[in-house]
Amino acid sequence: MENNILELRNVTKDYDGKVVLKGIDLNIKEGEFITLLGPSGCGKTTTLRIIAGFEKPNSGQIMFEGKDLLPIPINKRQFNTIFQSYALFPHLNVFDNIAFGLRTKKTKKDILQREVLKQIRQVGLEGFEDRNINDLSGGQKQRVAIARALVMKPKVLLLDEPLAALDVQLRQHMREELKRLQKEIGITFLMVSHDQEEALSISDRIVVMNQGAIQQIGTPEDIYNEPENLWVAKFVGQSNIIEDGIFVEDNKVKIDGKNFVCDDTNFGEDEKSIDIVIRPEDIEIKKTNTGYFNGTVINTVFKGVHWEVLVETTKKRIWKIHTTHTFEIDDKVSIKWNDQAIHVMWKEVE
Ligand SMILES: Nc1ncnc2c1ncn2[C@@H]1O[C@H](COP(=O)(O)OP(=O)(O)OP(=O)(O)O)[C@@H](O)[C@H]1O
Repeated sequence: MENNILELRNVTKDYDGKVVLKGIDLNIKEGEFITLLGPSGCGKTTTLRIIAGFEKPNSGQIMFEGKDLLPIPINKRQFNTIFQSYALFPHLNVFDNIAFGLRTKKTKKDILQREVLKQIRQVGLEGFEDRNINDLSGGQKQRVAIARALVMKPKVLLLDEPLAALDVQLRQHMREELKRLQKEIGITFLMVSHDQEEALSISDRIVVMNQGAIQQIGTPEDIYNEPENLWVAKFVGQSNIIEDGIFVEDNKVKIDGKNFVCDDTNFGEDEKSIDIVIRPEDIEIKKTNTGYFNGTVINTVFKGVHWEVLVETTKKRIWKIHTTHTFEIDDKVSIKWNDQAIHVMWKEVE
């Protein structure tokens, strides 16, 4: 995963004067699974459509394998797109849907047969060759869409919210399938998603976007454990945000009158224009007087794999904590964390 297959340089786009991309700089490596993640309207689909060739940017440059991509027409770009709606042909069966692209390229019959059957096997649709598209489940349609794209041997597969139409269970299963498939065939996948969990579980790297600008690029671990700003911390996962914390000096912050050791440096002494973020799963609930702050459990909600517990401390701060232990409302407890749980970031400037 060394070479950049795609390089976006200061790509901007506006629609009738409304800026939707403010200058996107992004390197996409050969063979990686990269996801554009952000809320609705942040410009992820526009970025994908510009790369695919459905839209033209107002300015900027895109390089594909070191050459200028923008003058190249859609049908000459070595990409395929999978849309949320799959866009399958309802009057054709599974085989003919997958074969469609090869037929338009006048591929020889024996090669076509071999390639289509190979893709059918790869996505696990053996035995469904003659099945009408309308008689398939959502997951099976998804597989046809993937096979139809892969049979054209694209160098980059563009996926626009490919799992959004599936129910929760199937979506989780297809996530694993997509990841497996991508590793197996080794081509670059560029996916658009607004679903944090999906992006975290499937991607080699994530590009977090908001309001037409990139907020952070990193591995799922980077994005989750080391959010670069408060916006990313809030958007990816849940957080306790301490808005009135103080950065005392390098490796020392103050929360509710107490000093704590942290990994962060270079914010300036007695700095107040910072926020401190602590993830709910990084806080431990302990017996009274054995943690940093004593408090009382004021709410508990079962979330499937953990409990979300709210503890109000004697300092009147409410902390959200994820734990696999059970607690009762009014339990007297104490809270604690490791030094690495503290993340300091500059306050957002409006
Ligand atoms: N053809 C168009 N004409 C005018 N405005 C557009 C057009 N396409 C997109 N936009 C606007 O550009 C902004 C970015 O849209 P885009 O589809 O890229 O966002 P997104 O992050 O993919 O969101 P979603 O997840 O809702 O698709 C939105 O405000 C959208 O309304």
